[in-house]
Amino acid sequence: MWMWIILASFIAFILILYLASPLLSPPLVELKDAHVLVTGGSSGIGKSLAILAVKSGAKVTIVARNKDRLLEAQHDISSHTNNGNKEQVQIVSVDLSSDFEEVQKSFSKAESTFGPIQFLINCAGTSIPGRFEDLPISTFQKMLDINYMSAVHATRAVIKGMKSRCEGRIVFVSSQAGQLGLCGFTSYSASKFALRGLAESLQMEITPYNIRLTLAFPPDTNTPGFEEEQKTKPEETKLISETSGLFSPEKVAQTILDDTVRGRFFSSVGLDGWMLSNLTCGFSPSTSLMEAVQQVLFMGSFRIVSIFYLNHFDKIVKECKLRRDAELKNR
Ligand SMILES: NC(=O)C1=CN([C@@H]2O[C@H](COP(=O)(O)OP(=O)(O)OC[C@H]3O[C@@H](n4cnc5c(N)ncnc54)[C@H](OP(=O)(O)O)[C@@H]3O)[C@@H](O)[C@H]2O)C=CC1
Ligand SMILES: CCCCCCCCCCCCCCCC(=O)[C@@H](N)CO
Repeated sequence: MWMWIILASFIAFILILYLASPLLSPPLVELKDAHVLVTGGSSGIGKSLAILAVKSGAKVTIVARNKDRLLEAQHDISSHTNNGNKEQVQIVSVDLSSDFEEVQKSFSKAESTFGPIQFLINCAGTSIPGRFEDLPISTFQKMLDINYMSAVHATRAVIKGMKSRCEGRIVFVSSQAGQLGLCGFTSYSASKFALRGLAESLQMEITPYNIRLTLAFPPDTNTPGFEEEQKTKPEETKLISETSGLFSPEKVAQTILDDTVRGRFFSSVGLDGWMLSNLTCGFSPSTSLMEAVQQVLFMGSFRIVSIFYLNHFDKIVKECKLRRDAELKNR
């Protein structure tokens, strides 16, 4: 009898939390007529994000370096606008990783046509996998410049405006490799972990200004960038990252955009993504009561799960090493 009462109270408690959660979460924001700037919007996840944003009626600026790919993407994205409005998408060609002044100038130009940037989605990035000793030293700098400094530059270019208007949403696209380190990603993972330090610190600074950050941790996603990275990925890196599956850019983009509109700090995709976000939540801001309860309930048990995963990953790395050794011997 008591068992049933305890169980029923527990279920009622979770239900109340679930129902109360939206009341305690940040308010939803409208994409319709907003100016959304997507870095890396000419390809992959960024392009899918841009398509979803125009479908919701937003004015979208896509930013990347290669002009031809930008023009092609502008054409594709425009075809998804609700009223066939070709004026809803503009392109900006700039290298985000190097010169802040250039970035600032190009963003001002984008704002002069579409109005103040209300959503900044930092998606430009790339991955160069390889074993630590095989990667040129310059790669470590390059990863930080492209994956981390690009986000710093773009965010600096919009933050003053957002603060003065007391509105805005900023997204950093990290990766599951920004939640755990895995072999073959020494330079890439470090640049994606860096985004988390930036996001947590900045969120605390800008919460009083009603600006929300979303930090997204996608798994492997089927994009041109992913195809490129597969060409040089060590065998063990492939085997380990395959664990959490391969997702479509549309699915990943939809999740990121939903979480952004809801003002969620963490954005993850899939079951492994959900487990990882609970396990690695650390001192990150909690953006819904339900999320906080899940973290408290599951963190400990997911740590046990992660120890089994780690053991499995170590085995993969060891087997690949033994295979390589044997191949060398037979030569
Ligand atoms: N695909 C995946 O498996 C996963 C990807 N991610 C992350 O998601 C993001 C997007 O990945 P994905 O869609 O695969 O990438 P893609 O390679 O398909 O697209 C990358 C985009 O970023 C732009 N870009 C790259 N460098 C710069 C730069 N210096 N300045 C301006 N624009 C730049 C590219 O255009 P251009 O080259 O013309 O400049 C392109 O538009 C990346 O940050 C990636 O790390 C995270 C987890 C998984
Ligand atoms: C509770 C424990 C759960 C553990 C689950 C562990 C799953 C680990 C998988 C790591 C996948 C890394 C993908 C990186 C994708 C990426 O960023 C590149 N493809 C970029 O191009």
